[in-house]
Amino acid sequence: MSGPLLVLVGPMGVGKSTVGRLLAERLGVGYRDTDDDIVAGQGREISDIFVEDGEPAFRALEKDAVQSALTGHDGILALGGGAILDADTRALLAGHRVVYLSMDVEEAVRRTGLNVARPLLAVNPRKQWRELMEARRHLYEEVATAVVPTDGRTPEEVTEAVLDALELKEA
Ligand SMILES: Nc1ncnc2c1ncn2[C@@H]1O[C@H](COP(=O)(O)OP(=O)(O)O)[C@@H](O)[C@H]1O
Ligand SMILES: O=C(O)C1=C[C@@H](OP(=O)(O)O)[C@@H](O)[C@H](O)C1
Ligand SMILES: [Mg+2]
Repeated sequence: MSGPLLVLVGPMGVGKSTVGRLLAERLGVGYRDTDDDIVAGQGREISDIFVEDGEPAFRALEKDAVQSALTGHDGILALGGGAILDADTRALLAGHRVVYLSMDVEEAVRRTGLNVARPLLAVNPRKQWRELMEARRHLYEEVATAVVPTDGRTPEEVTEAVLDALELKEA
């Protein structure tokens, strides 16, 4: 398989970036995160891009960032939570090893709380979480080759579960 060893998808706050870094360390491979690529390329935080340019502009940048990372990176790749909203991006993910890190709404609210720099959860997080997951759950499931629940698990335990699920050996 060409491209990343593994792509992580799932809702914001589920631990894609945290677990992605741990997986990269454990496997002795590189780590890349499309949100970081966008921030570096734009010289602005994600929340500023949302406020200044709007979500559609962010999604266009994200689509390009995912496309480059899928061809230009061979380690662990974490996507932003909304990357799978784009049908072209979902098509590009076909043929890759994609792990959906999942959590229920209560765990999501506990983790992200009210103190979020995440523009999509600025008001009434629990209601927004429900709606967001209703809209996205089937898309995460569509692109995933494996699902790893994270509820009640530490990032280290999630990392182990991903390695077990994929039967990946450490370097
Ligand atoms: N398994 C976990 N249990 C509890 N907190 C977690 C877990 N994984 C990540 N976190 C915390 O949740 C927040 C979001 O994690 P992050 O890795 O940025 O998620 P994502 O990239 O999916 O948005 C961070 O503060 C992180 O420390
Ligand atoms: O779910 C989303 O739409 C988003 C998730 C964020 O990434 P994380 O999932 O890494 O938090 C970031 O890309 C942006 O705030 C939008
Ligand atoms: Mg992240």
